[in-house]
Amino acid sequence: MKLPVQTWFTRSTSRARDWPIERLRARKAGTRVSVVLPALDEEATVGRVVAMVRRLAEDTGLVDEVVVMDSGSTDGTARAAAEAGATVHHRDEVLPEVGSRPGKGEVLWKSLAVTTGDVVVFVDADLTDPQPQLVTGLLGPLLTDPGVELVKGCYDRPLQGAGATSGGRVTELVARPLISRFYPDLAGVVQPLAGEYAGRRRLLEALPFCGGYGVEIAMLIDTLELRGLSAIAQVDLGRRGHGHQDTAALGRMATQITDVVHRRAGAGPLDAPTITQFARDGYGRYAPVTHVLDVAERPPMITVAGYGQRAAKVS
Ligand SMILES: O=c1ccn([C@@H]2O[C@H](COP(=O)(O)OP(=O)(O)O)[C@@H](O)[C@H]2O)c(=O)[nH]1
Ligand SMILES: O=C(O)[C@@H](COP(=O)(O)O)O[C@H]1O[C@H](CO)[C@@H](O)[C@H](O)[C@H]1O
Repeated sequence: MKLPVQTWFTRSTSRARDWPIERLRARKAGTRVSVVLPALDEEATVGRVVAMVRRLAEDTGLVDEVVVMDSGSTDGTARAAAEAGATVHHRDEVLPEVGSRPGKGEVLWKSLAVTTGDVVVFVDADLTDPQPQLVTGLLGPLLTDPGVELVKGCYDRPLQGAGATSGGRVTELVARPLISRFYPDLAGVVQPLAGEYAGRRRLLEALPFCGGYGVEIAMLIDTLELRGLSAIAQVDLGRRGHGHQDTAALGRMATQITDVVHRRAGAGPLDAPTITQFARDGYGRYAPVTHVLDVAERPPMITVAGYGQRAAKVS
């Protein structure tokens, strides 16, 4: 790492245990906190994640609302989330005038239109061992340092069911090499793709949101460009278990990440990225399948008419 990045790393990396609840309560004052879970067919896990956040809210008052953004689930995700105490919004019901697109980035973007927090904490809905320090750790830098606008979680990544091999495969094989090459100022971010992170609304609403799995890497790069490295912090949250996608699905995720970085760096094409993968057909022969991936961007939420009306209603 370059010296300024090393300096940032030392100054801006903390651990969840550095942010005890009492310290955060003393600093929260009037800051509203929303916790948002994007969810696509996560009925097996979403209830436990919501319940953890609800308990934290009730025990400490550190969280003001828990919202699950349903990304088009066909299973019992919405019911499980509501039963556990979340407010559930289906993507089609939020800003219906702009339509709905598939993918994670879309529901994260739309969550800004239905939440009221000054700080928004994003937590994936497929966590297998959700702990409250996920949320309190991410809140730490935001509640104590007005210069921080985005806090990324970082953690160990066991690849569950695969012995000693580590998870974070797209991170290690794609995102980190691309960051080293194109955005070395971000080389100190331990988990650039982490699905657990928190941001100030004033930052989030000023950023475009990429569709699909490009959303996190784009947010990191755009925050760097808009606010500088000093506006980014990270918190060591210990260890994180989550559901794993298969290698082909991660190949498609990696294609989205690659496309976003190349675009941001001015090196990539502007048409939708594609990837050709291979499966065996019914005769045992390889059959190429070409996927066209949607990384189309949504504009900064602050520029969306319906959002302005909502903001006027909330304030
Ligand atoms: O189109 C999608 C794909 C994913 N997700 C959610 O985004 C989070 C992370 O996605 P996923 O679990 O697919 O990624 P993985 O962790 O398996 O790499 C999970 O809460 C998903 O339910 C979503 O809301 N919409
Ligand atoms: O980091 C990665 O390589 C991918 C896939 O992780 P695994 O190899 O399944 O542990 O996970 C990233 O993307 C997911 C979807 O947005 C997030 O849930 C993870 O937090 C993120 O690290």
